[in-house]
Amino acid sequence: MSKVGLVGWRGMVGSVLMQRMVEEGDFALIDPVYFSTSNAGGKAPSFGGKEAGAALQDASDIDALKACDIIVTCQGGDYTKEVYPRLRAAGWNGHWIDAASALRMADDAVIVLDPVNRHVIDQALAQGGRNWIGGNCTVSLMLMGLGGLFKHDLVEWISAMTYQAASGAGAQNMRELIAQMGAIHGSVADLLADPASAILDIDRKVAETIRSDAFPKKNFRNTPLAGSLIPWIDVPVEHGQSKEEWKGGAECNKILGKPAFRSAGSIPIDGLCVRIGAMRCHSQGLTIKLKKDVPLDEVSEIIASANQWVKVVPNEREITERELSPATVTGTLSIPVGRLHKLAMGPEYLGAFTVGDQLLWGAAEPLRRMLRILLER
Ligand SMILES: NC(=O)C1=CN([C@@H]2O[C@H](COP(=O)(O)OP(=O)(O)OC[C@H]3O[C@@H](n4cnc5c(N)ncnc54)[C@H](OP(=O)(O)O)[C@@H]3O)[C@@H](O)[C@H]2O)C=CC1
Ligand SMILES: N[C@@H](CC(=O)OP(=O)(O)O)C(=O)O
Repeated sequence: MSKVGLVGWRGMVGSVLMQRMVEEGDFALIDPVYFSTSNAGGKAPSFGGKEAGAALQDASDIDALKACDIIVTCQGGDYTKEVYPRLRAAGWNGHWIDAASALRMADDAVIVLDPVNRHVIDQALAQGGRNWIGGNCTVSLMLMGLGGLFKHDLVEWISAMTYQAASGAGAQNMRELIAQMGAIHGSVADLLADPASAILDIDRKVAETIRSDAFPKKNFRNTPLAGSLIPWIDVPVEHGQSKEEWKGGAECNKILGKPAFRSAGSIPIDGLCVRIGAMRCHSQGLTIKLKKDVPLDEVSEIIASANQWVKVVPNEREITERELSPATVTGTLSIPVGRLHKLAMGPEYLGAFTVGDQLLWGAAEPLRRMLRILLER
């Protein structure tokens, strides 16, 4: 049985991964070794009804890591940058599965999203590939939704306007979003309770609260999110883009096995990434330039048949309100795609909207499935 080292298992992404591994019975197939950066020697957990053979191992102990056939890490990019090169330099030849972005664009790494790029994974496996990195959440969720259009080579370019949840910024940010919602409500609770109160008095108080120094916003770089939005995610890069926007083009093309973003033969993918007050579902409004005019019913069929999780929502008001929303999708593997219609710019221009849980298909699930691919070879 493969000895699988688990690093970052108690973090937000790691906890979702453990939950999914339990649900899918993955622990029956592995001999788990749990690592910690903060509590080496402490009691290891027992997921999937399986006791770990030893106490928590030190996540920076290269000898302990070297004893694993496969390492799955959700610990973060700093950990990867510190430990991964030392581990390879020490001669470790095992499989490294990682949620962090640090190694994504490395030549010897595959960005894994097997319902979309199993062919790229299989080719790398055949060539001795050892590094399997989960993609950016927004990118993976878009490709899970639109994979069919790419498979049929119908996409000339895409503009993605995103509505990204607080969870993408981390657990503390989710807590802060709720605290912000609470602070807003608290500031006007008495006025809300009085049906005769003036809405503009409520609105003024809410605006004062959101703008006040006391509003809890430390984790969002001192910017309010509840009752507002933040049209910038991650650091600035070239071409006026944020890094999150750059990942859309760079990672999508790599996942699909295309030439590098902005080089000949790659697919232009760009847009604006915006943080909004959802908890853990990212949404995207998409403008897709098709290579030709494909009838809408064919487009729907192509999108719906790409994988078992994508679901086309008819472009009708009630069902869209019910099914194409973070509130409905959160905590599930479902990838609804809706609002499908030809745009006024012409018959090759397709409008679409998609929603997905950024901790499931956006982070943990592609890693879990890559582990299964390795275990079932
Ligand atoms: N957040 C996201 O949406 C996504 C994140 N990723 C990547 O995954 C990596 C991890 O992200 P995320 O899971 O959000 O990070 P977390 O901050 O939730 O967890 C990271 C580590 O922090 C330590 N930790 C310290 N205090 C606590 C605590 N109170 N509860 C739990 N863990 C604690 C744990 O390490 P230890 O047990 O060793 O102390 C844990 O493994 C990052 O590289 C990120 O880029 C990828 C896709 C999406
Ligand atoms: N940057 C993403 C979350 C994330 O962790 O992305 P990446 O895995 O590319 O670092 C967001 O803020 O929503």
